[in-house]
Amino acid sequence: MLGVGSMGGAILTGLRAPEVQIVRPIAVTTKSAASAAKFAGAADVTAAATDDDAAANRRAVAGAGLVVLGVKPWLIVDTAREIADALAPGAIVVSVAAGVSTAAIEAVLPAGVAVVRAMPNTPSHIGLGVTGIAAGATADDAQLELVRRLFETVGSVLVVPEEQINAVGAVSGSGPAHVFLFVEEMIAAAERLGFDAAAARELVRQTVLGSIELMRTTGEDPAQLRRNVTSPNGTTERSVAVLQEGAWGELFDRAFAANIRRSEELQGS
Ligand SMILES: NC(=O)C1=CN([C@@H]2O[C@H](COP(=O)(O)OP(=O)(O)OC[C@H]3O[C@@H](n4cnc5c(N)ncnc54)[C@H](OP(=O)(O)O)[C@@H]3O)[C@@H](O)[C@H]2O)C=CC1
Ligand SMILES: O=C(O)[C@@H]1CCC=N1
Repeated sequence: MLGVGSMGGAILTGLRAPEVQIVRPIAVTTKSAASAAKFAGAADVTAAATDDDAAANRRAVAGAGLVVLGVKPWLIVDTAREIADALAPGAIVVSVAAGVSTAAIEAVLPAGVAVVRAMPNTPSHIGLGVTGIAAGATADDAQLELVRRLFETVGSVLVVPEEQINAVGAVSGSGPAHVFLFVEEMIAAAERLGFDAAAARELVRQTVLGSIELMRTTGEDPAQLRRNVTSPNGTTERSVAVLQEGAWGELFDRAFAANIRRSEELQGS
């Protein structure tokens, strides 16, 4: 795994779970020695920093069957180019970067290396991620299946055509940020009603956690769960009506469109 920050690190945490059966140790690289030092003494991970060793990425991928590129989008193609001739024949290179096409990565890698694009999210950290994966031109079904199994160790997986991966990024890749923004705004509004910070946080956090757990355990449609709270001519009806005046549908359409546009810009950069 080249780059184990917020996203790569979340996947790595999931992979390090004792019940996950993989060949260990997992070779990881970071830029700084400080980030690599976090793995000092680990039996299941070997870490090296490119600041210390310019060949760290090339060494990490030597002999690897599966290489995950977890660096920022603008570093992906250069990193792929850097490791190109150190990759084992038949290696699978998985990029989790927003916006970077499999074709752009394939263009700098030798023939015989398969490329898969993945769009995970940070709940992978606790095994509750969701990842969209899309095969590049040369990845066959068995290779895509292996990548599916990799991401299934940290959550659920959806195979999509590559044209849809930017949309996966908007919906679920960035999704946790949208959910956390909603929670932040609800806490701030509770504070404006007069609750102190601790009380506002407890009321909102427990409401959000409880609601999500209710959705998970009952398997009910969220619209039905909403109706269960909304007594006819009661209080919820009034607050829901005000929220709906905010045209959330159109707001989400615009937010997702802006997200996808940024993926497209990253593609061009
Ligand atoms: N954050 C998210 O929720 C999601 C992110 N992504 C994608 O994941 C990728 C990484 O994003 P994110 O994790 O947020 O970024 P971070 O900045 O948190 O992590 C980047 C990682 O890359 C390392 N790094 C930087 N340069 C190199 C290099 N040349 N060789 C090896 N490692 C290097 C950094 O090391 P150091 O710590 O030393 O700087 C760090 O470990 C992006 O492409 C993004 O589009 C996809 C889905 C969701
Ligand atoms: O914000 C970003 O660009 C990355 C991709 C999806 C989530 N985080």
